[in-house]
Amino acid sequence: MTVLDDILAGVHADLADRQGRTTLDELKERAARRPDAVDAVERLRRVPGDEHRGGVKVIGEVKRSSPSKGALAAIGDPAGLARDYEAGGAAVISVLTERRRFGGSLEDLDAVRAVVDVPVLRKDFVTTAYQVWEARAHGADVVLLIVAALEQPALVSLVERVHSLGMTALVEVHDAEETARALDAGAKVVGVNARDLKTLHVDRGVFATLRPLVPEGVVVVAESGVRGPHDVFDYARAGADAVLVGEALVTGGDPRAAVADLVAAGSHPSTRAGR
Ligand SMILES: O=P(O)(O)OC[C@@H](O)[C@@H](O)c1c[nH]c2ccccc12
Repeated sequence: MTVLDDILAGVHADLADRQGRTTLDELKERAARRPDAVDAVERLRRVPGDEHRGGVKVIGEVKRSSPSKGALAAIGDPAGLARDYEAGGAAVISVLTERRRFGGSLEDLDAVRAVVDVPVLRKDFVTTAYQVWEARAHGADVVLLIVAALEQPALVSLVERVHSLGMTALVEVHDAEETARALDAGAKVVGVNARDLKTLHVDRGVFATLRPLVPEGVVVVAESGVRGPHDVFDYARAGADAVLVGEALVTGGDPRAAVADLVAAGSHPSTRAGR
């Protein structure tokens, strides 16, 4: 059994509990009362040469724990952290909602949604339409879909579901085959995870290998393992539109300044040749 299988088993047990408490119809009613989702694709796209949109975008993640490192940060005030990310220049805020391994919750998503204007990403192990509706009901604009966790027909139908609700799917891949599957499924935003979810091993070089497989027009996010500005700089030069950063931001001292430093690194003129 891989780490991913183990995580999915826990996610499905928790999901069954929530499905026992809240019906799909109730979620749909809550979703209908939400303001429309914001189009995150254009917020994440890097437009080289454009004074305002030329830099690599930063997605700041609210992350309490991880399967690889255990507890990372207490995060007593997820909304305050998200506000700091936004003030530092984050284009999107990611909120982990997986409980058992990442210490997250839909309450965290609610708290963040209530205080930020930028698009919010629900980061979880989404394998059912119910979870997509949950994301929308809690105000998410973006939903993570992990190719390694899904058979192709399920991936295709979940991408469609996310898009039909006005949200954006961030479709996560770790190898060439998964990248082809993400594109076949209609992904407009592909996330290259440096961490292999089956082993938790991090390899930042995966991004440069997979980047050329993604056609122009599709936004590419580099996920995981960003330790600081130099990694953003490297990903920028390798052609990333955006980076997704959790651990380095929750364990550093000043999240607002930390995000601002990453944004600055990703806007450096020498990174413009990347695309
Ligand atoms: O904390 P890091 O190394 O900056 O990584 C953030 C993010 O990429 C990571 O949390 C992540 C990427 N894909 C995931 C899928 C599920 C849960 C978590 C993740």
